[in-house]
Amino acid sequence: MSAVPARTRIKFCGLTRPADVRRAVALGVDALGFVLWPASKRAVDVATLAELAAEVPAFVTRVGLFVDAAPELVEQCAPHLDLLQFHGNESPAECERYGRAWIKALRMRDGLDLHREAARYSASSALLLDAYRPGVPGGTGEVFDWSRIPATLTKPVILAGGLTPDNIGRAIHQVGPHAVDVSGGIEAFPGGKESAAMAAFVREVAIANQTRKTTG
Ligand SMILES: O=C(O)c1ccccc1N[C@@H]1O[C@H](COP(=O)(O)O)[C@@H](O)[C@H]1O
Repeated sequence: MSAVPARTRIKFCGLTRPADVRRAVALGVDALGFVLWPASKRAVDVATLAELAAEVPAFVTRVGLFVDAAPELVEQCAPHLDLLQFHGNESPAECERYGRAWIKALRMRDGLDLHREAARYSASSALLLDAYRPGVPGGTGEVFDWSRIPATLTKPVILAGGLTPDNIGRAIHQVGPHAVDVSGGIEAFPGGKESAAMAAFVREVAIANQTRKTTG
């Protein structure tokens, strides 16, 4: 990353309940993610997405997570979303075809060249970096080696993968990402967030934001 951002932003992902959405908004979370991949334990359908999205006020970003989705599904969901998150093997052209802002999730398999991927997905708003487990597109709850993220990467980085209230401070100090994305680390059960864990995560990010050096 060219400069450390003034503050690392927060995305909570895998929300399925209106009460969790309201709680996240009240805590000041920047972005809320909804999983539109039907095989996920956190999946929501279009009707539920509409219900959850209606709880989100202006200036909080509604993110739809897709895994190699049929274009018809993305089109159906798009009116309820501000940002598309592509978490499968979508090509740059497939990400761009909707004319909407989008981010690309990259799973950190061995040998992945992030500079090359950043050039390939140059039209993305950011790259989301997640742990790699063969056969699983994401949401593994696993951490990857953060030292693999080059400091010279010019795309904004959203750090994901196994983040929790316990490790998020270290992650922000080490990586200085544009944003962090958490799902399993604040859950009571898949799709159900735990109120105290949500608050603890937000608190730890605020502490890290105050205590780290910024250059930007
Ligand atoms: O959450 C899911 O079920 C999921 C399914 C398919 C792709 C991505 C998924 N989740 C995303 O994975 C990262 C990391 O999650 P975690 O914090 O390690 O549980 C995050 O962006 C989730 O939203």
